[in-house]
Order: sequence, then C-alpha cells, then structure tokens
Amino acid sequence: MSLDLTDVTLTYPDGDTRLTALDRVSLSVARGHLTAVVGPSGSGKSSLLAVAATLVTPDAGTVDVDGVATAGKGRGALAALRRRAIGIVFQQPHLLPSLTAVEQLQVMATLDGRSPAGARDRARELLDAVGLAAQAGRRPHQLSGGQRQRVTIARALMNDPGVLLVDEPTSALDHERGAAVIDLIGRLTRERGTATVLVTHDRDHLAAADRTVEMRDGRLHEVA
Ligand SMILES: Nc1ncnc2c1ncn2[C@@H]1O[C@H](COP(=O)(O)OP(=O)(O)OP(=O)(O)O)[C@@H](O)[C@H]1O
Repeated sequence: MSLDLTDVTLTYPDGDTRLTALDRVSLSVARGHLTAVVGPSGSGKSSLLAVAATLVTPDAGTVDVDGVATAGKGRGALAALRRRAIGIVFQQPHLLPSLTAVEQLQVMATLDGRSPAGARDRARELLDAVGLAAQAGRRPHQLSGGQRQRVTIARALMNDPGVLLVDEPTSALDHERGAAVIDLIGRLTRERGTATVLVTHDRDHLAAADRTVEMRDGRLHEVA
C-alpha cells in the first residue's frame, strides 16, 4: 500500500489527563484509490490526516508512506519525505495573493530544484487537468472559491506525490461546486495514481470514494 497507518494512537494533554484523539486506528490506502473519512466534529478526522501527513507523531503505532517507515525519522527527513511523497490540500486554499495561478504551482517546483521551464510546463499541464488552463494568469482575487480550491489541488500534485491528503475542501463552496471538486479529486486519484484520503462532512459527496470510513470518538469504523 502507499499509505499504511497501523494501530495508531494519538493523545493530547487535557488538564491533568490526556484526551485520546486516535484510538488504535489502522488504515491502508492503495495508489489509485480514494478513501473518504466522515464523522462528527471532534471525532479525530483532522488528527488522522495530521498523523498521515507526518506533521504529528503518534504516541503509538506506525505510519508508512510510499513504503517508507516514518518511525524514528528526524524532522529534516520527514520534511523531505513530505515534499517528495505527500500532497496536502487544506480547508482554506492558502494561496499567495500576489502570484498568478501558474506561479503558485511553479514556486513549489522551483523550491524543489526543478528547472524553471520544466516547472512551467508541469504547472500548465496540471492547471489544464483541473480545468483552469484559461485562468493560469489570474491572481487569487480574480478566481472563484472553487477555482482557488482547484489551484491548491493542482499545486498539491506538482511533485507527483504517491499520497494525497485532503481536508474538507468543500467547506467554503456551495453544494454543486463542492460536488464538482470532489469529482475532480476522484478523477485525479485514478489518473495520477495517488493514495487519497479525503475528509468530508457532506455524505452526498461519497459517490466518488472507493471506500468510506467513519471516525467516532477516535475510533475508525467501516461504513457499509
Ligand atoms: N492540539 C490539540 N490539543 C488538545 N486537544 C486537541 C488538539 N487538537 C485536537 N484536539 C482534540 O482532539 C479531538 C479530535 O480533534 P480533531 O480536530 O481531530 O477532530 P475532527 O473530527 O477533525 O473535528 P472537526 O470536524 O470539528 O474538524 C477533539 O476532542 C479535539 O478537541
């Protein structure tokens, strides 16, 4: 599998005790597959993504990304693994206001040492893939909310990651635009072969998923 969480437990300090945000959670996602994670507020969905993204180290259990065991790795090695192997899409687009859509993507690649021409070609190809070829020269304020979210999805794919983690990408969108973004994530998962985990509140969006799991009080349950 491209993403493997095994018996992951994560706790946070909570007064004199600790709150268990993830309770022996195991989840494996293969390349080309989309797993949707639903569940009530506070059930541990964002914690699950943070652990999968190697941004938070669990108290117990293991996280393997693209066949690489992350246990015991230092910050530098984890940052390098994230840049190479993990694409992350947050709830809010987090775009740089002064850059055009194509530049938002190019920055990622240039940071990674790709040649400027190679970065531009890949950025244009990805903007085309998310339906924004005509908007490549626009800045964030000249884009709709859905278009901004598409730019962040394209940006997350710049380094051709094996793992794509997406946190509530539709929370700022109306239902129709939200559904279109989820469909796009499903299509890109299959076309680009990412192991994708999508946190969503909206159960109407689950048709694009190969599998749906539900978090409840830090535990993961299969949804029939
Ligand atoms: N940094 C933190 N310190 C202490 N407790 C935290 C921290 N982050 C999250 N928690 C707690 O851990 C539990 C799981 O939170 P998490 O953010 O993973 O839930 P969620 O399912 O993503 O919720 P939502 O749908 O509201 O975003 C909650 O009880 C939350 O209050």
